[in-house]
Amino acid sequence: MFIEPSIGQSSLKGKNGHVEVICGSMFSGKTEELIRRLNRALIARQKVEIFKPAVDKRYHDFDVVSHNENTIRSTPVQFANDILLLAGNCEVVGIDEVQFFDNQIVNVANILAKSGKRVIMAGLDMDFEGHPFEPMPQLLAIAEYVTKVHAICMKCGALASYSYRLSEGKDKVMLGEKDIYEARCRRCFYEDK
Ligand SMILES: Nc1ncnc2c1ncn2[C@@H]1O[C@H](COP(=O)(O)OP(=O)(O)O)[C@@H](O)[C@H]1O
Ligand SMILES: Cc1cn([C@H]2C[C@H](O)[C@@H](COP(=O)(O)O)O2)c(=O)[nH]c1=O
Ligand SMILES: [Zn+2]
Repeated sequence: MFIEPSIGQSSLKGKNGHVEVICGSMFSGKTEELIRRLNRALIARQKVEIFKPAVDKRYHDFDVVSHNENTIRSTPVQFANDILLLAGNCEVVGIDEVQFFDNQIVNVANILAKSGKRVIMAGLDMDFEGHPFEPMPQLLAIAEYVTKVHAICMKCGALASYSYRLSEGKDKVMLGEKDIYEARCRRCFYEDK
């Protein structure tokens, strides 16, 4: 269980800016964990702003929605820099599907954290080919706190870190659910590649 570094420490308000990254494969619980942390910040009466890339409208235009239908309100934005304009004077910034942002998101996360905000981002660390999903490697490097979560392999029941694409498409960005992807462990991922 991740222990929040800045809950209940009002004396640190604006002084404890930092970056948290939650990463893993599809279905590993990234969005659930993001929503859990954001809800706890809201319970602590902190001012929270939540963003997602405008491209991700699988479940809902505005909400961040997990695969098991936990939801939290968000603002869809097209470019990483839009977050700087919209974050205002909040204390906590949440960002889901962060792998879909341009590389400027690294700079944005650093600026927000430097200004005293807690920045919590969730995203896929690898694409369907098992390659690092830019800009996640850079975000993982600048984060103070990294949490890697795991799904369950749909072939063998082991822990899964890979997102196996069931369809033929080779585009890096292909939105989808269980119809197109399944979580797999390393062995089962490479067995069928
Ligand atoms: N193969 C799987 N392994 C684990 N959880 C799964 C799997 N398939 C579906 N789920 C569901 O997905 C939920 C996690 O959803 P979510 O937080 O949206 O994941 P992510 O954001 O990492 O894709 C789990 O609580 C579970 O209900
Ligand atoms: C592996 C992979 C995934 N995607 C897409 C598929 C989904 O729409 C999202 C990931 O959502 P989740 O909350 O992590 O389940 O990304 C993609 O476009 N390209 C890929 O290689
Ligand atoms: Zn497996």
